[in-house]
Amino acid sequence: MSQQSSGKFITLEGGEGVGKSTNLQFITGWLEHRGIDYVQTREPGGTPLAEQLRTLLLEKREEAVDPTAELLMVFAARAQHLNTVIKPALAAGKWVVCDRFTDATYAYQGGGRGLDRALIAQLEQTVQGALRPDRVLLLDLDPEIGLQRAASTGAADRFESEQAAFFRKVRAAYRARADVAPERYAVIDAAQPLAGVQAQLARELETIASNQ
Ligand SMILES: Nc1ncnc2c1ncn2[C@@H]1O[C@H](COP(=O)(O)OP(=O)(O)O)[C@@H](O)[C@H]1O
Ligand SMILES: Cc1cn([C@H]2C[C@H](O)[C@@H](COP(=O)(O)OP(=O)(O)O)O2)c(=O)[nH]c1=O
Repeated sequence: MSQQSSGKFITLEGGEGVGKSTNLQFITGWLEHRGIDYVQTREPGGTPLAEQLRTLLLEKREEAVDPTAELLMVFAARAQHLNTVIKPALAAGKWVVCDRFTDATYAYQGGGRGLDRALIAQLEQTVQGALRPDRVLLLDLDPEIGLQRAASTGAADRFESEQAAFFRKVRAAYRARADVAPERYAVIDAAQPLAGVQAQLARELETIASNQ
């Protein structure tokens, strides 16, 4: 019967190398085991157009990218993704599991790049209206450890090539968002062994599923 109830919008967040990919697999495995219908997607990306914008955002280039241009590209991709993938899935009663969403914008463009949070909030309102994730699963990790882990998984993209100070600001911005709205965030210590991370994720998923 619970499969008939409304879809949930879950996002997975954190800095580089915190274990998002590894734990996304765990989350989708958990949903499949429960027979919950879901859509797995990511930002920037999730539609052909938004994936093209992702490529433009992530590739390293000679030209310095203006932070406001970066911000607008992120939200352009989000508008497309939200309206063509996320909203229809939620309306159909599916869960949406999204690898990053607007918290990443507050963390990277707000914290990392230093853009005005009020500008981000304005765009958030314009693009999303009242839509926010039901629960943000925030994998929290010292960026030095995260970057070491990420280094083992391929060449660094434009964001991964930033300096350590950038990632410290990203982490602080994520944590600040969780601190002011603890009811919407699950902060998970991603430094612990994977089994501990996943035990905590499973508890979170149980709680979300039972709040239908
Ligand atoms: N809790 C953990 N403890 C130790 N290593 C981990 C943990 N979680 C993930 N890893 C490893 O760290 C690396 C990066 O993980 P990954 O899931 O690709 O991170 P992300 O998608 O956030 O960049 C992988 O080699 C993965 O096996
Ligand atoms: C969604 C989003 C992502 N990003 C950045 C964070 C990441 O560095 C990058 C997306 O990469 P990510 O999803 O971490 O993919 P991978 O683990 O394969 O590198 O985009 C922003 O700067 N702002 C945003 O709003």
